[in-house]
Amino acid sequence: MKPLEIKPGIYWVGGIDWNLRLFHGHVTPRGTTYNAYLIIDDKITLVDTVKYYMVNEMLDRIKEIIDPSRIDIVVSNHVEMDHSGGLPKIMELAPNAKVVTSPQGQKGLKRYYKQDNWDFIVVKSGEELNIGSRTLKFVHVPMVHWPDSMVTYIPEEKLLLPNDAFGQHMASTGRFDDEIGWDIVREAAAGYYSNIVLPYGENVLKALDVVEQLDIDTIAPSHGVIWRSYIDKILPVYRRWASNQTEPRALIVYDTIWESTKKIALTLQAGLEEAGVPVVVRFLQTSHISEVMDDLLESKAVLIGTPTLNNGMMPTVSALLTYMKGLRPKNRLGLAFGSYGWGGQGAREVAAAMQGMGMEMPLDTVNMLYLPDESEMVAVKEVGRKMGELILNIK
Ligand SMILES: Cc1cc2nc3c(=O)[nH]c(=O)nc-3n(C[C@H](O)[C@H](O)[C@H](O)COP(=O)(O)O)c2cc1C
Repeated sequence: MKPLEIKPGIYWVGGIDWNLRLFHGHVTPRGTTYNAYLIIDDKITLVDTVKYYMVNEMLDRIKEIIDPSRIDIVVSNHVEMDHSGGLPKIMELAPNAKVVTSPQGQKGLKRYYKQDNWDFIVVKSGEELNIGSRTLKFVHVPMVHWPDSMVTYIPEEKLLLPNDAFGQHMASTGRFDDEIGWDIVREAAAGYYSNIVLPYGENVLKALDVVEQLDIDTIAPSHGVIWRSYIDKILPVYRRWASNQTEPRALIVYDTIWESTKKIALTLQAGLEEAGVPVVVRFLQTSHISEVMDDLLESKAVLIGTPTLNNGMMPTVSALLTYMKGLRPKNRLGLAFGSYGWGGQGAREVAAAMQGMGMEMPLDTVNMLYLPDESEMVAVKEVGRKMGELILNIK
């Protein structure tokens, strides 16, 4: 396994997880990488490690450069096990190495790995550590996306090691953004943002304020490719996502048993499109809830449909709403719709859940008895068209 020298004396020594398809509940069609970085200086420093089953891959790369027992410092920017999973092995091979982490990081690492003999250097936000010809500057970025989250900046190299921020779940042979292309990297970064970082927009904005003051030519995150050519593009996009700025687009998501709800969904789509609004339609039996979040990231409106099943909504819709609630999208327009046979609670429950998330619901819930007839469909299409007009006016 070859390491890759990303700057003179600084190597990517991570692992490539080509076959990962699910990462804590969201789909990863492109797999992922766990990025660790080895810095050769007076104090040999490893920044982050990899998931436990990639440890040997990381060690093979490190061994191409140095004997791992020579590592003096391991920086743990983030406790989560996809970045700390290799720490016990490194500490076994380099028992005198010091673990540099935030106070919350130390707490988390102790809880996960039950190691009392690791020698910690606990750093405050803004603290610096000289490792020879380079300085490591640590900035805490709490809740981007755990309380312990920290970034490491190396001013002499104009290099930011921000851990999960700016990450993308994407396995690739190229390690740099321009080897993949902006559109693909942006899409992968959006998928990562919408499923992991979205709830923490306010903290991301604070972190961006700090990052934008730094002299940076390379951002090397802990997942996916390293940013060197598209930094000027991704920073404003991150700011847009963090501010919940959207495009005048609509997302329709539904489940159905006998296709009445599907018919309503497609009729709403026709109305929205008539108003000039682009629409994505997702069927929850074939689309994963995390793919729905990818679409929601830049969509002004979301329309969610369910039949009534046993006095409530369908479990697929309930799972989506639970997931969406946790990810806390803001500044969205919402509409609930569905079909029912006698009680009709399903669509009403969806409307209540969307309201509970703070969505603006300007139009009445569309709840139709069994299969709507032609005149009812005309009314449904009109609802879609009105929603479209609201989306375009509100932009
Ligand atoms: C297993 C089952 C349970 C149902 N339970 C309810 C119910 O509790 N209340 C209700 O109003 N309709 C209930 N219905 C009727 C459906 O809501 C109705 O058939 C609706 O039109 C289905 O929409 P769809 O065609 O989009 O699947 C139930 C239907 C099925 C198949």
